[in-house]
Amino acid sequence: AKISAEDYQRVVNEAYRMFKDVDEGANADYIPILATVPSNLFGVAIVTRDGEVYAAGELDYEFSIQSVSKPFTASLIMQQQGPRTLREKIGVEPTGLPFNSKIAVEIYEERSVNPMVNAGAIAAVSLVEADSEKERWKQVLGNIEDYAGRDLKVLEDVYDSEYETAWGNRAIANLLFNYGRLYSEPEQALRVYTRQCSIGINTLDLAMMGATLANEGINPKTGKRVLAKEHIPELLAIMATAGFYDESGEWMYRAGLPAKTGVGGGIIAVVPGKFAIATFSPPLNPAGNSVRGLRAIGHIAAELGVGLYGPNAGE
Ligand SMILES: NC(=O)CC[C@H](N)C(=O)O
Repeated sequence: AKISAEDYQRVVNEAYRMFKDVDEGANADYIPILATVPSNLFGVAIVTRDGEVYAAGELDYEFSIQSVSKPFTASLIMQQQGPRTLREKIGVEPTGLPFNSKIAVEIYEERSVNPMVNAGAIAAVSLVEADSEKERWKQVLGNIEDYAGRDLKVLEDVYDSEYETAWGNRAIANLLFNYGRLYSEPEQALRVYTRQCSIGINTLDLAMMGATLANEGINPKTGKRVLAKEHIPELLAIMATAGFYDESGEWMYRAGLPAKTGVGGGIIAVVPGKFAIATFSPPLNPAGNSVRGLRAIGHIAAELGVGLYGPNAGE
């Protein structure tokens, strides 16, 4: 049955009300500035493939997109070079290991493993077809702006805070380069990747980005095609298997939807062909996934019965 406007708004309000006072988890602090974002902020939004918006809570606050950017740069690689190149030059296998794992780079033959974790995402940035760092960045930003349907800016204080402390990601970039699995100069890839993660977005932007995937690659607000329809299934498959890192199995069990999280507190989940759900709430669980966000989306998916394999329990 078609989901009514009343149903959408009801579940969004409900999810906001049910989880806003949950106080488990903690802001990421390995990027020092993320610890200073107010932990109580909580936004929930649905955007349908027709661009209808249903939302509750904090919708305007701009936070750093972090790893929620990863599927979108993977999309850029698919669009430029096709899904086969993405599979061959990065990989599509979930690691079962934390998002910043260096061990994964050592133990798996693909090295970069998949574009939803740091290694694969840094490799994706290095694969963007560009002759200069400036051009590489322009394409990465432009693509994410196309998904959001508006101009975006880097949160420079987030960029500085992360780049100054990016020793782990620098190690990953250098390891990949060592194994011939990074396709640009490593420090350049690291900088562009870190800038990508520092892009400021709000809850509604995230929902619009997800809705573009739900709408088979066309942004519902601008009407612009961002990704060819035929690449959507592969992109959503990577999100389903690795979007929650080493908690992706737990997540699919809970909600049954392709999704992507970030340590800034954002999450996007996609109901293919229908709508996207986005949340923002900074406190994370130990896997780096937003506690209120994952509960809210689990609840909404269960209430609307939209899990890909049939209605999930949501918990
Ligand atoms: N999981 C995340 O959101 C990680 C992104 C962050 N920029 C990092 O590289 O550590």
